[in-house]
Amino acid sequence: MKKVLTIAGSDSCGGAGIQADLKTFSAHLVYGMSVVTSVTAQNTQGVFGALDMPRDFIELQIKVVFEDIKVDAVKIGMLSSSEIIKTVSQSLKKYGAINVVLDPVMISKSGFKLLKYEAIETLIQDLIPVCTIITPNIHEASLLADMEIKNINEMKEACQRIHKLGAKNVLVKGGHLDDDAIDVLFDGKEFYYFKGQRINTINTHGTGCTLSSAIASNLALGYPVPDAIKNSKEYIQRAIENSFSIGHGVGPVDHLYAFRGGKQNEK
Ligand SMILES: Nc1ncnc2c1ncn2[C@@H]1O[C@H](COP(=O)(O)OP(=O)(O)OP(=O)(O)O)[C@@H](O)[C@H]1O
Ligand SMILES: Cc1ncc(CO)c(N)n1
Repeated sequence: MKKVLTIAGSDSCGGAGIQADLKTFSAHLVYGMSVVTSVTAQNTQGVFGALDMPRDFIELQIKVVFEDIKVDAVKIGMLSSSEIIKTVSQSLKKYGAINVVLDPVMISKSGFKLLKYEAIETLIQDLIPVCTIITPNIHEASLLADMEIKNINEMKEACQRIHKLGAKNVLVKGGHLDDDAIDVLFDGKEFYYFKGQRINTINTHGTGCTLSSAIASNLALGYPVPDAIKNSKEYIQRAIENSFSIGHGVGPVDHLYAFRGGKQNEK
């Protein structure tokens, strides 16, 4: 069985972060492992606090996993500070991690800062070069590329700029634009377009975490980058189609029915 590691924050309500990642791995029939970087107190209405793990303990978690187990892919999510980013990038280099998917999580849907702004430069310098693919949303891409993004042409321009920063593959996600949910991939040579059908729901908690974990799963399973994204885009589409309400705010996407294409009967 392929083994996939997430290095990310915990979401207490289970819709995003480590919890979404592990659910996505299971749905893809790969074995999920986790290194916790931060514990958030979070529900469908927002993020109410975050407590970072000490950096030497993050380092220890990564070390014991890599020293014992062959890791087929890594998904990186919330890393809140420059120190944590450096710890993770040094460890990934040390253990020769392959198929590394970086979701450069910066702000939660509810507006809570999950990354300190001054750490963006460290993310660019230290982490981007270690990764196979980076998957920014529109807001994250505009900070990394230092430009406004309002349409597909500007998404393409941002892909090129982020590629110049040293990212091998760049997927700018269009979930936050108004029209069809199109994501654009640039691999340094060609652009690829992944079109989704926009679903009119508020229950989109964890879409970014889910997509990046699906990409990591597909890379572990041996799919080349464009195919891994195509499969993952189909997965997130079904996961949003089957998303549901669990509390008073933004509900999670579905992982139980999405992979096999079924429908959820009881919400
Ligand atoms: N309403 C929607 N309908 C269909 N697809 C969507 C919708 N919202 C987002 N997506 C898709 O979900 C994936 C994740 O994109 P999104 O832009 O929401 O990520 P994100 O902002 O990083 O997520 P998060 O807020 O969880 O960090 C992309 O493939 C995007 O196109
Ligand atoms: C822990 C965590 N990681 C990522 C996200 C995505 O925004 C979130 N809400 N919480």
